[in-house]
Amino acid sequence: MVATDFTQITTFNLGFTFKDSEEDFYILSHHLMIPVTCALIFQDQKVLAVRRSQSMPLGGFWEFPGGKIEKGESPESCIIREIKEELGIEIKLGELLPASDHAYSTEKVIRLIPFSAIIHSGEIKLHEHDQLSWLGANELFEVTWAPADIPIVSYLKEHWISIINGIK
Ligand SMILES: Nc1nc2c([nH]c(=O)n2[C@@H]2O[C@H](COP(=O)(O)OP(=O)(O)OP(=O)(O)O)[C@@H](O)[C@H]2O)c(=O)[nH]1
Repeated sequence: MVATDFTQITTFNLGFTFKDSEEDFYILSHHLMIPVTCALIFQDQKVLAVRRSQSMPLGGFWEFPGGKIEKGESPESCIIREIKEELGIEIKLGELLPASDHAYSTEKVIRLIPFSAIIHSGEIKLHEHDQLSWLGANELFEVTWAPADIPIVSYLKEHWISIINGIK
C-alpha cells in the first residue's frame, strides 16, 4: 500500500514524519511507520520499566510505558494520555530524547519517541502490564527489553546524570 497525498504533521529530532490524509499510517524512507511515545519516569534515581503481559504483542518483553500516537494528537498529549490509561498516574514531562526507529517486520516499523518524566500525582496501578521494576543506572540491562528500546536504554545509560538533572 503506497500513500500518495501527504501532509507533514510534525518534525522529530531524527527526521520528518508524514501522515496520509485518509489513512492512519505514516511513511519513513518507503516504510510504513508507526509513531509510538514512551515515558522514562524517574523516581529516587531509578527509572520505571514495565513488562508486557502475555496477551499483548511482544508479551514478556520489558518496555517504557506509552503507546501509539492517535490521529491529530501531539506526542506530548499522547504520552500523558497513555500513562494515565496504563498506570493511572499524571506525569510531568521533562525533555524529548532521541527517537529509536525499529523494523519489527517490513509491515511494522515503529518510531519510538521517548520523554523523560516524573510523577506529578497518583499511585501506579498496572492496567495492561504484568510487572514493574525500578531500575538504577547499573541495573538497566537486567531486564529483557523490547528490541526498539535498546538504543534508548543505551542512550539513557550514557546520559543518565544529565537526563535526571534535566527534570529536577
Ligand atoms: N509503549 C511502548 N511500545 C513499545 C515500546 N517498545 C516497543 O517496541 N513498542 C512497540 O510499539 C507498539 C506500541 O504498542 P502499544 O500496544 O503500547 O500501543 P497502544 O497502547 O496504543 O496499543 P493499541 O493498538 O492496543 O491501542 C507495539 O508494537 C510495541 O511492541 C515501548 O518502550 N513502549
